Amino acid sequence: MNQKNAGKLVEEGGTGSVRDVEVLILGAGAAGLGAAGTFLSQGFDQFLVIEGADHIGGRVHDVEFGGIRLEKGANWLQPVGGPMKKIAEKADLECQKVKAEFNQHKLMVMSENGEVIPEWEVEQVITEVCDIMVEAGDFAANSLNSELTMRDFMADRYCSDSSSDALRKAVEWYVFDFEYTVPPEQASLDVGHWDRVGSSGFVIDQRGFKIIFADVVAHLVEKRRLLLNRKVISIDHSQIEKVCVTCADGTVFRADAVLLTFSLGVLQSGLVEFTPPLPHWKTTALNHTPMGAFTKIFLKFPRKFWDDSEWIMHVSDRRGYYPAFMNMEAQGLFPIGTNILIAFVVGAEAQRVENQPLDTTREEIITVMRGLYGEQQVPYPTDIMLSGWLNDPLQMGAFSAPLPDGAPSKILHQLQTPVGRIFFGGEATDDKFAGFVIGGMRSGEREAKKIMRGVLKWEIKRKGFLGK
Ligand SMILES: Cc1cc2nc3c(=O)[nH]c(=O)nc-3n(C[C@H](O)[C@H](O)[C@H](O)COP(=O)(O)OP(=O)(O)OC[C@H]3O[C@@H](n4cnc5c(N)ncnc54)[C@H](O)[C@@H]3O)c2cc1C
Repeated sequence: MNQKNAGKLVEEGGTGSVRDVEVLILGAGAAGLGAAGTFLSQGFDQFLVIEGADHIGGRVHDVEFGGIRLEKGANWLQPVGGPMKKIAEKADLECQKVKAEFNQHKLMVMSENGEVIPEWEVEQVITEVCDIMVEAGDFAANSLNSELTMRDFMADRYCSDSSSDALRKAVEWYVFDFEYTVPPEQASLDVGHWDRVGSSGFVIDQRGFKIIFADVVAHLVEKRRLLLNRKVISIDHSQIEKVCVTCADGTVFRADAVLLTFSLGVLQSGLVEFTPPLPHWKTTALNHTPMGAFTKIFLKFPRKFWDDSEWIMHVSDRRGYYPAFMNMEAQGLFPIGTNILIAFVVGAEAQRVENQPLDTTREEIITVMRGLYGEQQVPYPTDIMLSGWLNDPLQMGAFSAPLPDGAPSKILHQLQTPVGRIFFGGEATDDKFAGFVIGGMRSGEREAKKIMRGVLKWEIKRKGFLGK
């Protein structure tokens, strides 16, 4: 992928001008690039992709940290058994195979004062929580419109004499909140199927996860169909046959159809003005689904003082308080000597952490780590970085969270329904894989086909991505 060339396109066309184009794709994330790939595979290239950031990929974005490139957003090939594995193979994406079994190579679980919780005890609780979730999935599939939350269901099934509450909280967080960004009390039973959880690989490719978009980006650059650094501030759909999109630099684009792929967080925050305002049914649908908070905290230490396992879990009475650290020194990931740990927080804890000074976060983590490994053993990190999606005006959150009342098909239908010539894509609008990269890509393909049939009267051919 030649991102330098993509960047050059920004200079061309000037600012403050008016430009006509048949189709505008707003956003160069998985959805926008999925749509662009679909158009190209059908032989249609009269479109332009407009992106507010200085890079493609959206929430698929890698950064340099402590001498290696790490993924700030999506990191796992998900869900297990989904089409993402094939896409990754095609791009020759380097991944570490995720260990399925839970033992101390994978997971070291410790209480706040560093006491190691025996493997058998951890395994017993993991089995209990996982079995209940599988049961919940079956129950939801057989009982339409159940009003039970996942917590109601779990509370009913837990054996009162099994392990400590703190251990159960930590395991629940790891298998549930970590995936969905919300605790079981805020999710309905049909949070999607249990088989969504898990992944078939952890991306370690130093070209970045974004390499899966390399083919389509190369075509866009060659055909000059991509503009970076163009932040959309308003969309005027008052005319019947044209939609006008205005960028912060004053450039106006006029299109026959617009595909909007911005995150729910952006649309819910009113960062883009619509003239006339979007109809009530659309704003209701857009505001219905919460945008989840999921924060990675990258930490580089002067030396490794922790265990060799892939994950280090901290069992605390305070649910969700720095419960999990992923060890970049674990076997099969990066070259030894990076001395990097990634801490994860989600939901309310992620909101708290993203809105406090970074120094406070560093102190909190050091206190947790010193509890686990001892005062003298834990040095201060030499570098710390937050993924920071929550307050990024191009995202305003991590990914769509499950709904407390399930995913009513009416809401999904309303999310996918166009308003005049504005079409809606993005991960949150996918019926099967909302929240994932593949959900974004599928939504772009779906809407591109809709635009070709509806607005362009294009005959859809049975071709694969980019016609290959
Ligand atoms: C921390 C984190 C971890 C994740 N982990 C995984 C994972 O392991 N596996 C997985 O499958 N998924 C994961 N996801 C989710 C996945 O990254 C997303 O579901 C997917 O990438 C969304 O693609 P999209 O195209 O719908 O949205 P985006 O990628 O958000 O694309 C929308 C684009 O629109 C642009 N934009 C927004 N506003 C404007 C504006 N006003 N003007 C111009 N451009 C604008 C944005 O910059 C962005 O490029 C994770 C996400 C995060 C944040």
